Amino acid sequence: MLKIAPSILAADFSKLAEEVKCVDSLGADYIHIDVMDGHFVPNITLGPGIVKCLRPHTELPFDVHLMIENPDQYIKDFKEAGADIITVHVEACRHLHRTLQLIKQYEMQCGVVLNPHTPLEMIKHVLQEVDWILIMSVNPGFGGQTFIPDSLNKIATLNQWRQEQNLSYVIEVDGGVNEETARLCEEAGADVVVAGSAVFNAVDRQLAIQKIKG
Ligand SMILES: O=C(CO)[C@@H](O)[C@H](O)COP(=O)(O)O
Ligand SMILES: [Fe+2]
Repeated sequence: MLKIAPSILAADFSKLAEEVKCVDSLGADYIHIDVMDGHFVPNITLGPGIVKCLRPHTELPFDVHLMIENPDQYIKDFKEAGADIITVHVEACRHLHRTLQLIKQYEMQCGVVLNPHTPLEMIKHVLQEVDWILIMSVNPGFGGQTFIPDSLNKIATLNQWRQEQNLSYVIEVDGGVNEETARLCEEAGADVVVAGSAVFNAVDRQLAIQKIKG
């Protein structure tokens, strides 16, 4: 069964704590938090201050997806705010290996994210270092976009590499995930899917979560 990380980007920002508690009670496995800086992506969302305010409202792990330039500068702040997992974009890191080590030094799980146009070869040398690999199945910056099918090839290759090399990274997929695309991700070898609009905009959120998990 897939695990699900509802993205609070699609939640009602005027009542974020209730939104987090809602998906927690309905079967979410993680809370996915999209951090955007208006530079790496053309949108601005939230920072460590809001993460810290949400921390007392759930015991679910916070999966913090940093879509920001110079992520090293903020790793400590997100740790102090209560992050459990931090994923950084390979496209935003000048010294990816160093950034991953920094996340681990702060005793969080570390992950690397690839945009849809970025080849898997870019992360071949950090496969042993990462706890998570996040495959973007839309271009980052906004919720509610359509799943890019080519992402499935990347998931399948990562799954194959994981088996061949006896590695244990979690394969996560983000963008345009709904009941149908979740099944394709699962078949390709994904472990966790992020879902924003498919959960928070659903009439029946519990059913949406159940169906996405499979
Ligand atoms: O990181 C991002 C977008 O950049 C995602 O986490 C979105 O928030 C997913 O939203 P949906 O595509 O599920 O609506
Ligand atoms: Fe995300």
